[in-house]
Amino acid sequence: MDRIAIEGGSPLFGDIPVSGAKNSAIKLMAASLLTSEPVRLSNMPRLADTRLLSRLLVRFGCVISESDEGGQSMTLHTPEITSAFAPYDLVRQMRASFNVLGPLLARTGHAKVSLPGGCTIGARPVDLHLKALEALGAHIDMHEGYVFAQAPRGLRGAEIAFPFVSVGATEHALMAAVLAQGTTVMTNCACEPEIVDLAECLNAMGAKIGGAGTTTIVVEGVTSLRGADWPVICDRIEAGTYAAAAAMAGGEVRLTGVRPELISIFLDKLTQAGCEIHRGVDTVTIIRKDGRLKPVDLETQVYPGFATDLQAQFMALMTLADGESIIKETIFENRFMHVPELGRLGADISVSGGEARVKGVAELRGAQVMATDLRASACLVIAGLAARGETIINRVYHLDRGFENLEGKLSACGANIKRLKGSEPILEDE
Ligand SMILES: CC(=O)N[C@H]1[C@@H](OP(=O)(O)OP(=O)(O)OC[C@H]2O[C@@H](n3ccc(=O)[nH]c3=O)[C@H](O)[C@@H]2O)O[C@H](CO)[C@@H](O)[C@@H]1O
Ligand SMILES: C=C(OP(=O)(O)O)C(=O)O
Repeated sequence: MDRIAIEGGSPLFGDIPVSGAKNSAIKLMAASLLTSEPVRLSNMPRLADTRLLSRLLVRFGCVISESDEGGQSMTLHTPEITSAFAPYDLVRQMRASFNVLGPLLARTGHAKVSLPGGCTIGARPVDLHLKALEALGAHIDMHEGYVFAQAPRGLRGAEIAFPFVSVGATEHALMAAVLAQGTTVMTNCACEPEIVDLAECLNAMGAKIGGAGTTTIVVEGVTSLRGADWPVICDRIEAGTYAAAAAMAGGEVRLTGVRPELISIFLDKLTQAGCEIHRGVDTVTIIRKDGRLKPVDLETQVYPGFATDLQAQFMALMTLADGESIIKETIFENRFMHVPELGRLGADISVSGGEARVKGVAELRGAQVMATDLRASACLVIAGLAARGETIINRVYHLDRGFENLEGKLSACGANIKRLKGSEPILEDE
């Protein structure tokens, strides 16, 4: 299994290009099932998650081709759905694979999709997804870990009032509603930029969606969708992660291909922590000069609040702040697994329920740590950049799910980071 080795202490100077968003790309790939025409996605990130979803979509009859001409792109073409079965082996590895259920059902009137199973950051049930599909007229049964969904006469528009905000359920209902007969009104929707990206792509395919990006989305069903050419929105989580890396290591880093307004709250927190931030049209520059960071409290919230997917990265930063910060996680019940790993590097953090108290220390020391989930892995990379000596991060397959060429992007800015392939010997701690 690959590991990442980081020799901490080098400041970062240079440009980091931000890739297309994983959390949009995988939903857009699923949405391509809704049409028999080709959908071309440009600004596609190359990730383990997009590769895995490709394997699943191919099973349904989707033909996929990739190209590097004029940037990375993927064309997905499903003239006919040849199978509407999503097996456990493929769905269990990536939760968002479950979102193929709605498009398969909308296009063919039936689907059998494995439940995605538990995940390390929380229980993550799919009850809201299933209730939304039922409201649209689907008949849902569950046996032996599989969802069997049927709508032989098609889905029909409905009122869907989400009891609480869910990104995945909002996207899932949206994808199912576009081909339903009549109008669907969804309230208490998530407003994440990736949902706007999905809705705009679907509109480019001929859907009639209004209100995406607000809490009420209205969908007028259409009988069919056409193909489209769509650029994947920039990855605001990747952008925030590199901004945090620059703040942690010090130096001056310019993020390119980014929409600064999508990480506004995160950048405000970096400013409070003592960084200098310059927002351009599609760039953000982070400058961190000498001196300790200041402690900053935060609470994760749905968009436009502080993203839960950036909580671990900001916590890494606060481990070196000059004082104590309180970090509250409100979206997932088990998203502090990076805490014991940061402890191995010398951080002083105590957790009580959904609240972590981070007492800044004067320095972190390199050690062996274990990546436990995608964003927790990024937090350990950030901590390793500032730790004295060598940090070895095990289980980096988590990182590969969502960060394209992370070592390359950081080492181009001067970080001393490398991937240890498979069986290279593990270096001893100091
Ligand atoms: C692939 C993708 O886009 N993943 C993102 C998506 O995950 P995901 O779509 O899974 O996140 P949700 O917004 O659905 O989850 C929010 C909360 O609702 C709960 N819940 C959700 C659905 C449901 O049917 N029942 C239920 O109880 C979840 O367990 C969680 O506690 O949004 C999260 C919140 O911004 C991000 O951290 C993830 O990176
Ligand atoms: C939690 C994440 O992804 P997923 O929902 O696919 O597990 C994430 O992107 O941080």
